[in-house]
Amino acid sequence: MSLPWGYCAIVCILICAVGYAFSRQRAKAPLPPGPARLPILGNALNVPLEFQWLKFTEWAGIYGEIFSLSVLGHPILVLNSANAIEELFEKRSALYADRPHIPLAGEMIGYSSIPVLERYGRRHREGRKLISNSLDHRNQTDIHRIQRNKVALMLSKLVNNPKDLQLHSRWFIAAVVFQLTHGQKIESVDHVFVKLAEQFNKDFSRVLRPGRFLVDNITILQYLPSWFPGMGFKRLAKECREHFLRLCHEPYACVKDQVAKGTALPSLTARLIEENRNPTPDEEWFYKTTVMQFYAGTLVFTVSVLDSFFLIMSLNPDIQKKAQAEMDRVVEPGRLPDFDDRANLPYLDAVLKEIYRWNPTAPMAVPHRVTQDDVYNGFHIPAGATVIANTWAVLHDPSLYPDPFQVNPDRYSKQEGGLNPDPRRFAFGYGRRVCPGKVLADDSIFTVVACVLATLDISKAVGPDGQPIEPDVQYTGGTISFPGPFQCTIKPRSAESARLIQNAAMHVDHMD
Ligand code: HEM
Repeated sequence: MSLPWGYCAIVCILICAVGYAFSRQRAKAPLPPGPARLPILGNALNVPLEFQWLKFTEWAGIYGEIFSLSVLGHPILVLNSANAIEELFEKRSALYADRPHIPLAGEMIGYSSIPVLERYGRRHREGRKLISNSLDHRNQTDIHRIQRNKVALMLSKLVNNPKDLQLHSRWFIAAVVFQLTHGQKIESVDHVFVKLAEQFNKDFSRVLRPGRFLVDNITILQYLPSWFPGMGFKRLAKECREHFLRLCHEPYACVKDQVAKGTALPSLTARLIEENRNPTPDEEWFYKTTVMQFYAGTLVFTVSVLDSFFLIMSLNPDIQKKAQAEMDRVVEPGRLPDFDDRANLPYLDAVLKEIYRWNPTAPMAVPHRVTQDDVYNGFHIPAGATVIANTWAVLHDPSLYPDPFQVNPDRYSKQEGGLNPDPRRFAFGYGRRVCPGKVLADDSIFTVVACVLATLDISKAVGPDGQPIEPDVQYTGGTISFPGPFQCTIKPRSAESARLIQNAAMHVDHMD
């Protein structure tokens, strides 16, 4: 059926009128308010290099849920409420799926070819798909088997050498991930791949500090010769690039060699190599840069959550006892808890939620970039602006989480009226950039937390005078926040628990 011309003309005029009104609104809409700016420098000098989320939360108290900054002419918007984040990053996700251009980390070092910093587009979507497919339900049985085996070994390490607790958390995550991605058995954190991954993580946190490097705002500086004064960042970029390339090439080359010899264990990399025997250089680079994302920048996230768990348990013996009592009701003696038990452990799940919330490991997620002009609550959001979600502010918003600085798993039994939403909704990022490793990370954390609580007691370390030592709760203030070194006492809950741990470690599947 054809529509009458008059009708079409009216519809066109209406669409144009609405479009015109909307563009007028954009043109008229002011930028969100924000702290006073200096000429040229803007807010470059008032944004701290550490714990930026605390300053942002303070500014949110003055300027509201969305405020704007300018650093050397580049607009930055900070979202400080669950509503603003959901409205922009989730409901308008197509507009906010890009990443900002970061000349030092992205181009000079090359991190823009890994999914987390890659610009939004086909290659990025394919990288996410590769990661998500390798972690989906079809592979869950294998992933759970690896996690089960590694946690059994971790428990035994904790009993034999409790002082090296933070080392054991690092070992556990590295062992799960390298087994999955490269079929490599990681015996200790001194393994060359773990060292390369940890070096990458250090470099990553060092170079990804908004405002830290002038070249990120004055891109032309990258073309000046290295001998020019103030070019120290070029040396840093060269060093970081070398580390990055080694991390991309060496684990892949090792598996390629094993596949050729027929000795490779099942892994994501082995599968990619076997399924594409003659890859182009671009395809190989895509495999390397995508697979390395499992450990590059992400090991430290998961380790940080595990460290927070031990710290929180040593500080809150009542919470620990309550979680152990639930565990004892659900898991019969003589076995470790398993993934199937999870649905019957609501208090333990509430403990996990508090661990994610109390000191989130990614307090400002990773910055997004808006690709078109937009309007939110009457404010103009200019195309190209960097948009930061202040996750820390949301997870400490007293209107969502009453008494937010208190660790209180019971808060999740009161979820009516939008109170106490699951912190995992925020801790793993947003929209089209939400963390694709969420289930792998969450399952790894669940299995450690459940098995530790079932078999071990965690308490404050005891000083030479026999008195408990108050742990120093000091989180780091960079892009990724994790607890500084702390001591605690870890002991088997009973002789039977000690036997269970010993048994479990002896019966680990040696394929893994
Ligand atoms: C507790 C552990 C983890 C936490 C808290 C975490 C959190 C995050 C956050 C906040 C982002 C940024 C999301 C955004 O931009 O809005 C992210 C991105 C990402 N995470 Fe995780 N992550 C964890 C573990 C992992 C693991 C184990 C993997 C392994 C596959 C992984 C893979 C990624 C990737 C590939 C991205 C980039 C996504 C993109 O830009 O499209 N993460 N993660």
